[in-house]
Amino acid sequence: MASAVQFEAVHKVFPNGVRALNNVQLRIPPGQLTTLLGPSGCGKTTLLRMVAGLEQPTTGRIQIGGVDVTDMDATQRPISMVFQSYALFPHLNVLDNVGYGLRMQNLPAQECDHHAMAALTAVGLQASATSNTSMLSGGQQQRVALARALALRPQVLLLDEPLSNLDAGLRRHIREDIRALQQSLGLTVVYVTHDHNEAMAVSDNVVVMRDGQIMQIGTPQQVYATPHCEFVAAFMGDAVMFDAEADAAGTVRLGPLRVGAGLTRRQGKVRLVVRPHAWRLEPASGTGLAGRVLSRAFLGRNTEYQVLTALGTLLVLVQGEGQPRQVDSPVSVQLDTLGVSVVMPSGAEASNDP
Ligand SMILES: Nc1ncnc2c1ncn2[C@@H]1O[C@H](COP(=O)(O)OP(=O)(O)OP(=O)(O)O)[C@@H](O)[C@H]1O
Repeated sequence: MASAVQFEAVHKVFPNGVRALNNVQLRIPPGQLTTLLGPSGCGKTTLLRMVAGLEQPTTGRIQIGGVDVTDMDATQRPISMVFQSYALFPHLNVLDNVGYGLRMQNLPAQECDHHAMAALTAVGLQASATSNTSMLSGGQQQRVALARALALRPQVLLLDEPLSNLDAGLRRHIREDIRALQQSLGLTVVYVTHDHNEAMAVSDNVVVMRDGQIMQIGTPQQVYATPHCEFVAAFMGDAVMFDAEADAAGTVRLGPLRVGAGLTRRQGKVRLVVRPHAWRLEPASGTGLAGRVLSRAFLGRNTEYQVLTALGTLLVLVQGEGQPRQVDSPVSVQLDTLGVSVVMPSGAEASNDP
């Protein structure tokens, strides 16, 4: 299937010498939601703005729907972009804001209103068509901005940190609305965020970026459970990394613990990533890793322990209350395969493999 958006060897160096994108190769599939995820300054917005035609690559080519758009003006591209700031017109009512782009295309007024109303209905704001935009809540304004982008029926919808101006409660709500809309309309969406939880919650595909480079592309499950490198492992959630030893069967030895088999195809020294839920606490015994409970915090869905061991202080997440362990009590720590992975050490090259 043709990619909805394709980057071929794209580099961007700004006039001040900042290298914002470094040899980006990227294929964004149609009909799916792809997030660009990474820390501040990694080049996500520059990449998104390049799809929109708001930035030009220094070298490299960009295609949308199989058409080379590298030299195409922003206004000619089959995309719509929703900005963090919404950028609504305060002097226009909701319907006129949504229909604005259509009127700019010189469509007859009746047709503009028809498409604008359909887009407003899609975001659940049909009853607010004649409202003044400045009277709307932040969440409603974001929906109007979304409807305005949808009304143009773009091949690709670009969202730049769409939740950043909303409070925590609304964020989840709008995030779910965006995902439901994307799925029901089969939209191709490229979504920028620096929040790994948000990326995992909404995406079909996650593109993890660092310093202008793509570090890994995969489903949320892949980038979380089988990160390629330490950076991706740490960026996708709490994890502790250890030097460990792998044998020919792919079993990894960490102190007295064994995990695998088949965990890795590497043999010898490896870097082991352990998520907090991979540890298991058992009564003190001869097997496992000996530890002592330093603290316990009940968090509702989970209980978080800090456990002092010969490998250092471990953060252990137990579902629910589990079998409560008292502070200061001795425990035996075991390791499950789920939540454990083997990565390339820091400094090893980035990988674009899906
Ligand atoms: N117009 C510009 N001129 C010079 N440097 C720029 C320009 N725009 C962005 N940069 C730089 O390019 C790098 C990438 O910026 P970009 O905004 O793409 O990152 P980002 O990952 O979207 O970050 P954030 O999450 O903070 O928005 C940064 O170092 C930034 O300072």
